[in-house]
Amino acid sequence: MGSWKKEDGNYVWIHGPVIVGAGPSGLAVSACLKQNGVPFLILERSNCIASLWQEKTYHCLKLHLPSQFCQLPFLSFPENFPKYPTKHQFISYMESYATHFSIQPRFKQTVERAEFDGFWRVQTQDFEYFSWWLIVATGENAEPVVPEIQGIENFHGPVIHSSVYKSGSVFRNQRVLVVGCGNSGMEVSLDLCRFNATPHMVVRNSIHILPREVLGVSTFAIAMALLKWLPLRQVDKFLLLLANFSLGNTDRLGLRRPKMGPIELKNATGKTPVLDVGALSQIKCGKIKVMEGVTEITKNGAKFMDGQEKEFDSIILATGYKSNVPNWLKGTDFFTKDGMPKTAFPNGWRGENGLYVVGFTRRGLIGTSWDAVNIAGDIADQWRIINGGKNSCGSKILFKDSQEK
Ligand SMILES: Cc1cc2nc3c(=O)[nH]c(=O)nc-3n(C[C@H](O)[C@H](O)[C@H](O)COP(=O)(O)OP(=O)(O)OC[C@H]3O[C@@H](n4cnc5c(N)ncnc54)[C@H](O)[C@@H]3O)c2cc1C
Ligand SMILES: NC(=O)C1=CN([C@@H]2O[C@H](COP(=O)(O)OP(=O)(O)OC[C@H]3O[C@@H](n4cnc5c(N)ncnc54)[C@H](OP(=O)(O)O)[C@@H]3O)[C@@H](O)[C@H]2O)C=CC1
Ligand SMILES: O=C(O)C(=O)Cc1c[nH]c2ccccc12
Repeated sequence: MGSWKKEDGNYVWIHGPVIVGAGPSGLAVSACLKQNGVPFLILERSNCIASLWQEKTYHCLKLHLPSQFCQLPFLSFPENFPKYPTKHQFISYMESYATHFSIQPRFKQTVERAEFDGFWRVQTQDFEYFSWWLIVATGENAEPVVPEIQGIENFHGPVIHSSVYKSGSVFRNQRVLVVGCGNSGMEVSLDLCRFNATPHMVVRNSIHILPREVLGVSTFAIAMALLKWLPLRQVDKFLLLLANFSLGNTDRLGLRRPKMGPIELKNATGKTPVLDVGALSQIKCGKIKVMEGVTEITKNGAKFMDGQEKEFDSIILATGYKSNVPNWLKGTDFFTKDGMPKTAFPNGWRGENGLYVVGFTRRGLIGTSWDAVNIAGDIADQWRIINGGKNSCGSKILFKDSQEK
């Protein structure tokens, strides 16, 4: 951990970077810093590592990309892990990862504000932390998106976001409206079918659905391999050929494909293609009903764009997530108003004045690993220069009289 010095009860100077967030990105960059001999401090709002995975995901979740795309730097998954580890296996891997690299975040520290003021000032509810470097690792999925839908406050039953959905057991035999058809909407709907519920899934827009595998090979792995040799659009064309071959024409099921190809769309907008793990066959057999956009929620159900009205017992909003960076990071124009780096991949990991960003590439965990290696290398170079010179870490400039805690 970064050793730190205390000026008074509330001010703390950190030797090495301050990392905000102890998810996979915060852990990965920490491990890479450790490998480079750079101390650091992680601030995490929750009371555990990987809180998205531990607290905000459903029981049946599995990684949908194969292991080689989800491992963090310098430590592989255990050999007994399957190709698509369960969320429990992934969490246990991250726990071992933190232990292996002796990563000990400061929990229950919510960063409320961070700003560059000659150095980084990072404010939590308890302390203000100072550092030369700030690493943003709060994730692309920091907060649930809860849309305003007309009349939703009048609905008689429970309305929950997919981030609090655990299992279909609570919804047994119910008529459930699932708003949203990304990977969460599809997998929640599929899980509901296992408990004899009747999911009605709202598909208001176009959507790419791809098989998770074709002839036993991961579609994502195929795409990554082809991207080394072919232009993006040709890879997308090939993926769509595979999808048509394997899934048939999905337009007829109410799942219209966007004009832009799946990987191009993901890179341009962040919209992840659905990797099918069984929902499509439930749609084909009519157990998951595809509905057009909702116009209004009523006391007992919902009205739809095509004029239908249906009764429901519960509503699940599988309406996605957003970054929270604009809420707390001030005085920089490095991020868009949606909290994503303005600088295009692969250069979005480094800002100005010692600002770094890990895990915002829209490329999942493999993107996190690339960022983490780059960031740690860059900071390590500066660390060596600073510590090689007379002015070790610079903390003395600020706090000549401070005491080592
Ligand atoms: C249901 C689901 C399944 C997914 N499956 C996959 C998959 O199979 N493969 C894949 O590659 N990607 C997947 N993803 C994408 C996912 O975002 C990444 O896997 C991964 O969790 C990103 O790691 P991260 O550390 O960047 O963000 P997160 O995991 O979100 O971690 C960010 C951390 O920052 C903390 N934090 C946020 N704000 C503050 C603050 N202000 N102060 C202090 N701490 C803060 C949070 O509490 C959290 O612990 C999935 C996402 C979801 C929602
Ligand atoms: N097994 C796995 O690995 C899983 C991975 N994930 C990942 O987690 C991330 C988040 O996924 P997810 O939670 O599905 O979020 P997404 O952002 O991918 O999907 C949100 C969905 O909600 C829809 N939506 C939003 N607002 C409304 C509204 N007002 N009315 C109707 N529909 C609405 C969107 O439609 P529109 O496109 O029209 O805006 C979209 O279909 C993704 O990267 C995903 O891949 C998620 C689950 C499982
Ligand atoms: O699962 C996710 O959320 C991911 O972001 C993983 C991912 C990154 N790029 C993709 C392209 C197609 C399918 C999944 C992903």
